[in-house]
Amino acid sequence: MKLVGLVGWRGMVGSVLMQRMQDEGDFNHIEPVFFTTSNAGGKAPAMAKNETVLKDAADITELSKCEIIISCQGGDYTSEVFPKLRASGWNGYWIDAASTLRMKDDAVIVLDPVNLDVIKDAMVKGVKNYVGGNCTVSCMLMGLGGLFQHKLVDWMTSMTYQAASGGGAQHMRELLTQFGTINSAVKPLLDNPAAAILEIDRGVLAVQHGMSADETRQFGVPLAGNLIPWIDKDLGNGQSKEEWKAGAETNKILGRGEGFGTTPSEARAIPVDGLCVRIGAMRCHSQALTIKLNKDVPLDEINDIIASNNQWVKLVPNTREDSMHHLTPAAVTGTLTIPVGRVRKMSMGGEYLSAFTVGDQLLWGAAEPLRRMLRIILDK
Ligand SMILES: NC(=O)C1=CN([C@@H]2O[C@H](COP(=O)(O)OP(=O)(O)OC[C@H]3O[C@@H](n4cnc5c(N)ncnc54)[C@H](OP(=O)(O)O)[C@@H]3O)[C@@H](O)[C@H]2O)C=CC1
Ligand SMILES: N[C@@H](CC(=O)OP(=O)(O)O)C(=O)O
Repeated sequence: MKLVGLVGWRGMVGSVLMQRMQDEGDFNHIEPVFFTTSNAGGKAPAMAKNETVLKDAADITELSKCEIIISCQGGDYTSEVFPKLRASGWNGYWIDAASTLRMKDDAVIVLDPVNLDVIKDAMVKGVKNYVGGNCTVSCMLMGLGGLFQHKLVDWMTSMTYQAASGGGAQHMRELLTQFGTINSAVKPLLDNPAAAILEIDRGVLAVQHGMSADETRQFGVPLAGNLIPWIDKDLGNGQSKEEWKAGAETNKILGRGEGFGTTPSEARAIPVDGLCVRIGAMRCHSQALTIKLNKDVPLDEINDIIASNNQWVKLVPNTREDSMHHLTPAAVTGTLTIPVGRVRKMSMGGEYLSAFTVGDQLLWGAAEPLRRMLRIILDK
């Protein structure tokens, strides 16, 4: 059995990955070696077989013994350790959740239900670096992959509603703490049916405006009862880095654009751009999409193309009831289902399509493509 090094296994993304690997029996096919940045010599988790002691995640010699390494430890760890590991002559497979290597020429962004051909082609060419995509991009492509596969997309805009988990575990805790603080401040008024709603509203606003630096340490401003229309770095051109990733990563995943496409039509990158917004959901990213089709395809055909693309996408009928019950973060959290709904032609014309999709950003958005890549390597 192949020695597989696991780094970052106890973090939020890593824990979801460990759970999925257990659910799918992945540990039956590997000899796992657990690494740590904080507790070398400690006890490895229950899935360990022969290597029951945690190894130092900075130890290049120990890492080099693994044929495959999966890291969910984060970008700083990748930047620090990966170059040293490669410089040492290690030629194993590196599978990573962090964005650090995504756009490198010698790395493939993995989302095999959408780009198995790109992955297989890279493996034949000897590529050894496989990186999970940005959560919003991966969830969007799992839902709308059919339209891209049928080469129907001229351009797309994506307006996102991204959950707190995208920032990490501390961000989720901060959101819930803020909700609690706001609730306790106005609870006496809420409990009094005669209290005026505008007085309650004023109370909420006073709490939001009065939140200390400690209470907003992660997000910088209150997220509870609010939203933040900016995610990730400021690129200095009016675009956030999260918005830039939509176009850059979508095209790389699809094997399109300059440097990727092998035919003239594939060499053209499909413009994908939009506006990324943080909202007070826990771990599902949602997005409203406007898709410019390159021809006027009947809606029933479009619905079939979307629904039949993979086993996880679920077309939600464009009704109020279905949308309220099946097209929400609360309905999707903890599942691999990617619902796509609100699909309709827009008033601009038959080539303009509207859609809404939701995905668990810790599953398809982070952990799932990594464990599936591991299985692809093991099965080769
Ligand atoms: N959050 C997200 O939505 C996404 C994240 N990613 C990538 O994955 C990386 C990891 O993200 P995420 O899982 O959120 O990071 P976490 O902060 O949850 O975990 C990262 C590491 O922190 C250490 N750690 C310190 N204290 C604790 C604690 N109390 N509980 C658990 N771990 C702790 C662990 O390392 P050790 O055991 O060595 O001490 C752990 O592996 C990100 O940096 C990003 O690159 C990718 C896609 C989505
Ligand atoms: N940026 C995403 C989470 C994330 O980790 O993205 P990336 O893997 O592209 O850095 C969010 O905040 O919702």
